[in-house]
Amino acid sequence: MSAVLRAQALGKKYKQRWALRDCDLDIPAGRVVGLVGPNGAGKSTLLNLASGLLTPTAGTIEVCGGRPAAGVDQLAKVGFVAQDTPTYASLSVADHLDLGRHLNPTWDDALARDRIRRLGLDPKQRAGKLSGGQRAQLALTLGIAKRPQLLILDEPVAALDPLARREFMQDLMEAVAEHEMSVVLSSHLVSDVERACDYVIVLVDSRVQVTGDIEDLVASHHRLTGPRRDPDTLPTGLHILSASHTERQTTLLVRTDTAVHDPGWTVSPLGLEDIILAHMTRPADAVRDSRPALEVLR
Ligand SMILES: Nc1ncnc2c1ncn2[C@@H]1O[C@H](COP(=O)(O)OP(=O)(O)OP(=O)(O)O)[C@@H](O)[C@H]1O
Repeated sequence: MSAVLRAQALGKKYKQRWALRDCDLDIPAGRVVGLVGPNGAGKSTLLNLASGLLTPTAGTIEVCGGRPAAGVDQLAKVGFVAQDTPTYASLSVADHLDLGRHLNPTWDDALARDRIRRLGLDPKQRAGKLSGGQRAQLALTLGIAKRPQLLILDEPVAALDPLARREFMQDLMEAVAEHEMSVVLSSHLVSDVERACDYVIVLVDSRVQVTGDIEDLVASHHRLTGPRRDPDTLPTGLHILSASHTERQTTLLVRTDTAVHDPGWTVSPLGLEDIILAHMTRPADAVRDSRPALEVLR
């Protein structure tokens, strides 16, 4: 399947500081991709590069087969909802839909109006008078009704209460299923990523720590516990993300593409949250020295 987002040695520098560097990605179409990482990791920078709001300092990025924002056709392929869910404060909800219809050649007016009705938003209400969560829903409606090939959402649920967050993610998944759309969304909430996404990118300190199919990541990461072993007698062939020891016991979080047969270890599965946290806390040096981007091999 063709890539919906492809980056090669992509980097963005603000003055002397790299916000994103050495970023290689090849994301297949049709995925819902969760982009996670701590504050300041470079998530918005990557999403702004993908939407064409920023231009790279180094490397290249391609979305839906073209350079981001390069012309009308390319703009129509990508929907972008920025972190602060921008809307026009003095325009009404209905004005936003009219604007969407005029600006987007593939606009789905029935979808937009139906969604606004279901959300209970008053079409006459000005966006400036909506709550933060309602504004986020309006912005998502505009993004979905554009019927893009790729919808990019920068922390879309940050302003929503837990129930609205769940509904929002549910709506998003329905839209993906109905309209064959790819989605890249950033979030601090691993539970939302776990529920809605099938692919993940973990960014830490301006670098991609790990990327791949969530199913593959879960299948290839394990917790091993066994009698205490010295660090230099740890098994070879495993990629050790972390090792902790008590007087009697050693616990390893590992990634491996093959089964662990050593009867000295008790092997237990790791959830996505544990995997993400293990990669987030890996020292940056370990990432640079590891094999390419730790991409999960299929
Ligand atoms: N316009 C800018 N000028 C200078 N530095 C910037 C600018 N935008 C971002 N940065 C810096 O680039 C780095 C990455 O920022 P970015 O906003 O991409 O992170 P993020 O992962 O989206 O963070 P958060 O989760 O807090 O939204 C940070 O160190 C930030 O201070």
